[in-house]
Amino acid sequence: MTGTPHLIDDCFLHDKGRMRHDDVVALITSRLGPVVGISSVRLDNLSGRLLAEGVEAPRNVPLHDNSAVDGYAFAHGDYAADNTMTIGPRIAAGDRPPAPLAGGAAARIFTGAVMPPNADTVAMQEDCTVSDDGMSVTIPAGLRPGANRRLAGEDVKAGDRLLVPGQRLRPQDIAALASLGKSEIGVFDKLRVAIVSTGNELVEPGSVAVLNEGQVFDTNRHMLAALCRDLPVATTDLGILEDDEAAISAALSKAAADHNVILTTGGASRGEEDHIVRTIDRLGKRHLWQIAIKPGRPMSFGQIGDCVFLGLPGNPVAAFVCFLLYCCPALRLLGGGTYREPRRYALPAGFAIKSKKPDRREFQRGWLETDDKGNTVVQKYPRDGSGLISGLRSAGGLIELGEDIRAVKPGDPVNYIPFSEFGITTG
Ligand SMILES: Nc1nc2c(c(=O)[nH]1)N[C@H]1C(S)=C(S)[C@@H](COP(=O)(O)OP(=O)(O)OC[C@H]3O[C@@H](n4cnc5c(N)ncnc54)[C@H](O)[C@@H]3O)O[C@H]1N2
Ligand code: MOO
Repeated sequence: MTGTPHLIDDCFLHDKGRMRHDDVVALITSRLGPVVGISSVRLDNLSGRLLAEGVEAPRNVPLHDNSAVDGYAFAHGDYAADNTMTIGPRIAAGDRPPAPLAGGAAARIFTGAVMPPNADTVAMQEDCTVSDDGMSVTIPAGLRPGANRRLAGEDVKAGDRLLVPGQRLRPQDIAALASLGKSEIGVFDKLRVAIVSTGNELVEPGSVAVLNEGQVFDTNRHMLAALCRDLPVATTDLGILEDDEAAISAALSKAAADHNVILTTGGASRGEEDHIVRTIDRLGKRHLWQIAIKPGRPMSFGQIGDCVFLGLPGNPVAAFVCFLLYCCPALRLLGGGTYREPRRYALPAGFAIKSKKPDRREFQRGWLETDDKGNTVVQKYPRDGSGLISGLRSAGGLIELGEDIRAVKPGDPVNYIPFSEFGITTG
């Protein structure tokens, strides 16, 4: 039973009156900073974590000049006319730094072994001929000075600034830390994020064999948890909440007490069954609601005490797109990370849009294709519905159509943002 229908308070609101995408990003990036502590974490648990301290190289890597190949090390100045040299000491990787070579001698050397101080060039063993008595080696002609030698400090010089606070540690950064001899380092603690879906129609996948009419399986909670897995956050699954203001209110205030962030989906717009925004207004503060974008217009931001509230729309595509555009930067900044605007690639459209509403920014689902002339073009998923997970699955990224665009012709440049810009790897 519903009461007399009411006109919503901004039913004539044009997208001009909604906050623009760039302003929302500016607000998030200018206001949010770390809300988590710092702990020292060992190398084997550092992947994907956000660095809390800068790292400078205490010494050169590699520490000494060393050989890049198995072969014979010699001083290029001694390169004999017949290219035959006496075989000197044998130096393997891990051996103590060798003594200088005698004039006209070549050391038998192995990959990674320290070069004798007066040797600067290494001939590969496959190119050399050793005499029958094993006393001398003929080196191929034409080796340039310094061939096959790796210089001390050629990877990293002592004092080089390698890593900066806020940086997300990738496998190659962990390699760099290990190469400096670091076994642990200070990183920001994981942000505690609670995820909840709201809606009477939602059913947990696996809990029933067949859906009743009007029911849908809860997709968003699982999609959001998977999106969070690529971020340095620890998630709590709060399950599905019914459209009941008291239940939503109780669950959100409890979650706010021991989480840094609450992520909800659904109930974000203005139907009388949409309780999320009203609940935030009552429990805390709502800072932003309604953005001039598609999909994702009813995205809301707020806080309950010290807990940040990010309210995503219920339509799965809108929830996914808003997560990338707004939750990713917010979670990263709150967790101690830095923000980088996703890179846009202006490429010709392989599609047409006859008419697009002005004053709002659209984020369509798309992918790159090669046209019959061999040019890379952006293709758009043909249907726009905000419930079509198929569009997200077909896509490799988002097509960004700015507020001023009113139509797109094939060949017009459009901005393409690959999903990898948000940390989602290709399938
Ligand atoms: N009068 C208005 N109606 C709507 C507006 C509006 O501004 N005024 N906005 C529309 C837009 S845009 C969107 S997006 C949706 C978002 O609304 P809600 O956040 O309130 O979402 P719901 O109404 O709860 O659900 C929308 C749609 O998505 C399905 N859904 C919800 N949660 C899940 C989930 N966890 N997994 C899978 N599917 C989910 C739900 O069943 C609905 O079909 O509102 C428009 N309406
Ligand atoms: O955000 Mo809604 O999905 O635009 O329809």
